[in-house]
Amino acid sequence: MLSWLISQPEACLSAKWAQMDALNIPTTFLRPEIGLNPAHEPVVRRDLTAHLDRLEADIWEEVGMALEVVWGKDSQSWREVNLDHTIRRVVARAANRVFVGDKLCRNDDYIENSIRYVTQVSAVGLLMNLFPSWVKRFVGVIFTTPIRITYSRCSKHLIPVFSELTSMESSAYPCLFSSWLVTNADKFSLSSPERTPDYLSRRIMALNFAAIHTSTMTTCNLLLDVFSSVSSKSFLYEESLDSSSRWDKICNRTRLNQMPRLDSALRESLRLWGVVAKAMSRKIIHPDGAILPTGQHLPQGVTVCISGWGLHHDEAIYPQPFEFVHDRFMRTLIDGQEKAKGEKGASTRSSTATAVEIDERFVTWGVGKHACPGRFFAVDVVKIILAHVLLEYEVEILDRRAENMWIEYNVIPPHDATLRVKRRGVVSL
Ligand code: HEM
Repeated sequence: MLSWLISQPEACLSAKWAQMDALNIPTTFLRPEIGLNPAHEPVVRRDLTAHLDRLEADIWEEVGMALEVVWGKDSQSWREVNLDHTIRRVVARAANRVFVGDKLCRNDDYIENSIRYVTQVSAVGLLMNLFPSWVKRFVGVIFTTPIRITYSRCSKHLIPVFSELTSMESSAYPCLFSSWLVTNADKFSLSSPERTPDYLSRRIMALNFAAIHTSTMTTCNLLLDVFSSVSSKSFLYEESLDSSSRWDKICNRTRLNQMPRLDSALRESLRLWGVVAKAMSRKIIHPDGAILPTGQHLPQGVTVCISGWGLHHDEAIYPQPFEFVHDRFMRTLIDGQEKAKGEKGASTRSSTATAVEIDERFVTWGVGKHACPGRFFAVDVVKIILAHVLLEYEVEILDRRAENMWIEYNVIPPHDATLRVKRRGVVSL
């Protein structure tokens, strides 16, 4: 079924329309063009990924500063921190350091409203699905009022950034997402309104939407998994200490690539929880409908998907499928280089794929041409957060891992999950 889904052209089975429908994006993003003409996507796919090596140091710095704010600097006493609330702010700051720069990503009003915007778009998008199509048009106007208010609070900060960037002859910021959006405007044949600071600001909000929820949930899941087990915590702490003694305060691609334990733990947490239990949603848009590999005919308008949850918990593929096996995907490094793949390790070792790698047995990022283009960035942000936490904070081991919640087809870490943390007396970065 998965191979068949991947092979279908967009004109028959549309990923875009499945995404648009799931959260009523043409309405909730306030301007349909942002979803219909997603000019920010090639910028993620090409510019963001190509510049990651240079951005790693900025993300490292921002995560360190943001954690100090939300988890504190007190090395004398323990404090209980709400995971979702605090990590969401760290993720939002790290992502916006790359999207809009160091000044705005540290502006509390902008960050709080960006987080609010993302929450409102998801909530309103899901709520609207309770209504038939013809009613949606009317309720949409009412339900999107809070989103409009929140967007205007964000745009108050974003529009001046784009006004400055669009007035420049050439970019003074070669390593900033908002600057790439402006310089790429010609390539994507954007209409005049779409080149205005207002529309460009809306694209940043679309990126916040793609990045904040997903990366927050992924980090919370990983932290809950790691700090529910003494052996997982020591396994990763050893590697982080070793890495920091070799790299000191420098963070780049090579440093992150040389942390196979961290990479394996992240892939394992993504396998175990993912973010959505149904994967590869595609809407049948061809007027003749589609014929499934089973021979069944489905009409136009139906959305098909596969069960990511079922695949990731199939014992034949992943032994002990409901366990967090931190080294399940471990690669072996010799002198910092990856050893040839194919080497068999423990019986639970299913493959040596890295956290960003896509294959037909691991669908967290989707598979095929619509696979998440932001995954390279997302994986680095999550890894950098865990590395900072391990090196800078003592974290009390949890008695048991908090249960995730099912909301529709999403399986998410509980909003009230907490950790008890204390800043390390001597911080080794
Ligand atoms: C852990 C974090 C993330 C997860 C789990 C995730 C997951 C996904 C999934 C499952 C898809 C749909 C793939 C498909 O239908 O085949 C997707 C699409 C997408 N993601 Fe992510 N994502 C994450 C972070 C990000 C970030 C940080 C960005 C941007 C910087 C981003 C940008 C996008 C875009 C633009 C698409 C649409 C691609 C297309 O339709 O061609 N994502 N993501």
